Amino acid sequence: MIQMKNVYKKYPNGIVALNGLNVEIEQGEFVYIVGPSGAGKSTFIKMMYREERPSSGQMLVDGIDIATLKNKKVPLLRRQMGVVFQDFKLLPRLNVYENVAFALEVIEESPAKIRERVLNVLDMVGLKHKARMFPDELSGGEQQRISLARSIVNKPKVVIADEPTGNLDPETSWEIMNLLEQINASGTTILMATHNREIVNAMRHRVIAIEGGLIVRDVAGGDYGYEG
Ligand SMILES: Nc1ncnc2c1ncn2[C@@H]1O[C@H](COP(=O)(O)OP(=O)(O)OP(=O)(O)O)[C@@H](O)[C@H]1O
Repeated sequence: MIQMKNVYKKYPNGIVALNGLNVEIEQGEFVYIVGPSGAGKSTFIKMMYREERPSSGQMLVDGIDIATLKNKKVPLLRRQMGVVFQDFKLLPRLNVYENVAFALEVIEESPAKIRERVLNVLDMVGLKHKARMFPDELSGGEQQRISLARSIVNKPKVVIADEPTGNLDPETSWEIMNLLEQINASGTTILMATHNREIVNAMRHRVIAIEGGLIVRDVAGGDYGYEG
């Protein structure tokens, strides 16, 4: 599903964020990306959805070549993935229902089908009853659940999450993790950058550790591996 060969990323300011990454991730895997601040985790994640491009090397996401992908084809790539951020990034002027429906890029579906799909994912995250509320009327955990609903409404093959629990208290973080597990159980690949040691150590999955732009550890069912 994801293949990286000697992926190198140098930002215009000269900083080398990734220094020759080699990795393969299969469909259906759950992968944590860990590492100290500035290691290159976000850069790695951003390249998945072509927010950034590799400076050199080869990178395929579901057969799509990220380095050579034309800008006009980027929406096509993003339609195949759900992206979740630390700060939720919901649209403040749209209500919960509209935030999720907005992400649903279906042209051929009937309005009734679209409605069914949106209500389905809202039900899955337990917030169908808040469909008419606006993001600023919701708690952080609820906003992240909406953002998860939005990320899966298109039935993507992969969900990419950059510190999805970074702004949440421990209890709410576990709720979000349980939802991610549920999404993964249905066959969706999950890629999650995190600093959350408790979660990584408790919900065991493949751990890829990045330091100084290099993969320094890649273990199935591994632990977080850092202190503090
Ligand atoms: N847009 C950018 N322009 C220039 N340098 C950048 C840019 N984004 C990141 N960097 C640099 O690239 C390196 C890797 O940053 P990145 O954000 O990928 O790290 P990270 O592991 O996600 O860190 P954190 O855990 O703090 O979020 C850092 O040295 C950072 O300063």
